Amino acid sequence: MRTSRVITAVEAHAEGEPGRVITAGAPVLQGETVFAQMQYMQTHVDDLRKLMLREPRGQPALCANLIVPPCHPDADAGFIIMEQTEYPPMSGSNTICVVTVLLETGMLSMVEPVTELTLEAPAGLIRVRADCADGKVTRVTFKNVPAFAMHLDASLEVEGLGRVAVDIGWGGMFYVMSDADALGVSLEAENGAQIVQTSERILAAAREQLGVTHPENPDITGPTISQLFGAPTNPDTHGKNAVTVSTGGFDPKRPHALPGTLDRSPCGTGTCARMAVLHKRGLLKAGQDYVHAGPLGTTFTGRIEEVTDVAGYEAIVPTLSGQGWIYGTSNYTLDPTDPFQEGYTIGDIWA
Ligand SMILES: O=C(O)[C@H]1NCC[C@@H]1O
Repeated sequence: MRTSRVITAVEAHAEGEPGRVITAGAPVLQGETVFAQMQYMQTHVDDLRKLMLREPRGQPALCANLIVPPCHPDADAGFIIMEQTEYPPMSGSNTICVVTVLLETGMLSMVEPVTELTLEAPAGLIRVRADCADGKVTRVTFKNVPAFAMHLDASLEVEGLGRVAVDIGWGGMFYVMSDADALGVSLEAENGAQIVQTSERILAAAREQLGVTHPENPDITGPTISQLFGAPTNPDTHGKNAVTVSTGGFDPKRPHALPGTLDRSPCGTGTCARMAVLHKRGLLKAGQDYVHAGPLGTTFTGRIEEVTDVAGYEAIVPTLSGQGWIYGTSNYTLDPTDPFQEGYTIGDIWA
């Protein structure tokens, strides 16, 4: 077997959302912070993201994470998140996958019944509490970066939909959020194609008409991801959502192509952004649990720990919890004569 690279990964999912965790085979990254290293990856060595997420090693609904040594002295490990069209500064499902892999493989020591650790995500330091029993991580709870709303009830002109009211908020990624009922879109998973097409049209319009920049980091712009929200369908939950992760974005020339995939989980950063909006509207208070269901019916539980301020925006400091499961280990190779050195996408299931 000939190979120019060997990449070792542990395959995991968090409440259904796959987040491959790359543990070896990474390029040498430059940068004094994990955020700077993420930017270096994006501009200099984006081939690893493409190789892992595209075919034949990946699939449209896959996310990946690269474990890196932390730059911050308080952190136990760093990680860089890779999705189909971006390097998000933070991600809930991916954080849960990373913590589960670090502890269940022994890369970091597990202490039962509770392991406390700190991760350096590109967005900053993330304090984590992992409940552990018999060598298994049974729940991951992390304190996210502060979340806040930047626009409430803004009006967008959306191709094929007309005027749509949206909220734009930050929860570690910038979300454009709209009410599924008002759009006449059912959030049932079997309606996934319509959810994805509607969401990506709204995202394209929001990027054009309501672009935002993080008030404390001008290198973070958005929105980059869309969320439709709705009333709970299960009495044990407080809300339901469907988040669409772009795989290429809405293309007016191919209006029926699937431009993204549903987040299989209830979306951690999306839940935090939604909680920030609910708090701003006076509908969610500090200390209240917010149980959010995703398209598979699985849940993440968010909670507002405190209220703060981010450059003049009223913000919440949320915790989020959920569970992750490992489902395999992989060694990926790359034959130097393989014509697809960065993998490939093709227009049947990819935008
Ligand atoms: O849980 C989250 O925050 C996310 N899941 C995939 C897309 C987002 O990064």
